Amino acid sequence: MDQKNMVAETLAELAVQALLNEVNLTPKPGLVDQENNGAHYDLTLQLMHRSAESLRPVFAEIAEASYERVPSQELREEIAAIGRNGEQVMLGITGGVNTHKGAIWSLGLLVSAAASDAKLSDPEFLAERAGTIARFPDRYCAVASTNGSKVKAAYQVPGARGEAQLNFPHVCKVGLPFLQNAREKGISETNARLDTLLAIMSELDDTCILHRGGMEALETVKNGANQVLESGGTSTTAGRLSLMRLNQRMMERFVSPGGSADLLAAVLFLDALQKERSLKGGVAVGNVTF
Ligand SMILES: CC(C)(COP(=O)(O)OP(=O)(O)OC[C@H]1O[C@@H](n2cnc3c(N)ncnc32)[C@H](O)[C@@H]1O)[C@@H](O)C(=O)NCCC(=O)NCCS
Ligand SMILES: Nc1ncnc2c1ncn2[C@@H]1O[C@H](COP(=O)(O)OP(=O)(O)OP(=O)(O)O)[C@@H](O)[C@H]1O
Repeated sequence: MDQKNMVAETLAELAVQALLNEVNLTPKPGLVDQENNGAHYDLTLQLMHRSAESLRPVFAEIAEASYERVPSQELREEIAAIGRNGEQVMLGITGGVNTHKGAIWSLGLLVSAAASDAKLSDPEFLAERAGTIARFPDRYCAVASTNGSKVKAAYQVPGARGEAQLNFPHVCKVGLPFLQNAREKGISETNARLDTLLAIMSELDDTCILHRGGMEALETVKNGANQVLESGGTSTTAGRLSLMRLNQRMMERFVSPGGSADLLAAVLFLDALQKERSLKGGVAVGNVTF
C-alpha cells in the first residue's frame, strides 16, 4: 500500500469512528443513541451504524482526491462531486432516509484538509484549511430547496455551509476547548463528550431545530443545554436531572440537534487525528508543522 492509500484509509477510519462514537454516546437529548431513537420516526441505531460504515469509501475517496493538494476551486469541485455521490450512497443504504447528510459535509471537508498535508495535526489549522476549501465556489452545486436553505432564508443564520466557511467556530472555539477542559477536570470521557455536545447545543443555530420548531424551539434548546451545564454538567445528579428535563421538552416539541451532533463528530475526529499524528511525530507549532 502506498503512502496516499495509507493516509486515505486512516482518515476514513477516523471519520467513521467519529460518527460511531457520536451515535453511540448515550444519553443524548433528541438524538438517536443506544437507549432510543430520540425525536426521529425514521432513524434507528442500526441504521445509523450501517450508514456510517457505508461512508468509509466515500471519505477515503475524498482523502485520495485531496492528497498533497493545495486548496483550490478545482479541488472544491472534485470533493463536492464525491460528497454528493456520498449522499446518494447513504440514501441507497437507508432507503432514502437522511442519516448523515450534514456529517458528510463537515467531516468530508475536514478529511480533505487533513489529506492535503499528512503532517498537519493542529485542529484549528485543519479547520481553517477546511474553511478555505469550503469558501471556494462550487459551480456544479444544484440550487436545491432543502430544509437548511428554507430556514437560512427565514432566520438569517449561517447553517452548515456557513459554519464551514467560518472555519468551524463551534468546533474550534466551543467544542474542542470544552472537551479538553472537562478531561482536565477528571470528568469521565462519556460525560466529557456529553457536556461538549451540550456546550455546542447552547450556542449553535442548528437548522435541524429551526426547521422543525422555529426560533422558540431553538431558544428552548439553547437555554436548556446551558442549564444542564450550569447545574454542574452530566457528571452531577443535578445536571442529569436537568438533562432529563431538557430531553422531555425536546421530545414534546419533536426537535433534534442534528447539526450539533455533526459538530461533535467533527470534534471527536480532530481530537483523534491530533493524537494519531502526534504519535507518528507530526508536531504542530502555531500554523507551521515540523
Ligand atoms: C452544505 C450541505 C450540508 C447542504 O446544506 P443545507 O443547509 O442546504 O442542508 P440541509 O438542510 O439539507 O442539511 C443540513 C445538515 O447540516 C447539519 N447542520 C444543521 N445546522 C448546522 C450548523 N449550524 N452547523 C453545522 N451543521 C449543521 C445538520 O445535520 C443538517 O441536517 C451539503 O449537503 C452540501 O451542499 N453538499 C454538497 C456537496 C459538497 O459540496 N460536499 C463538500 C465536501 S464533502
Ligand atoms: N445521532 C444522531 N441522531 C439524529 N441525527 C443525527 C445524529 N447524528 C447526526 N445527525 C445529523 O442530523 C441530520 C438528520 O436530522 P433530521 O432528521 O432532523 O433532518 P432531516 O431529515 O433533514 O429533517 P426532518 O426529519 O425534520 O424532515 C443528518 O444530516 C445527520 O448528519
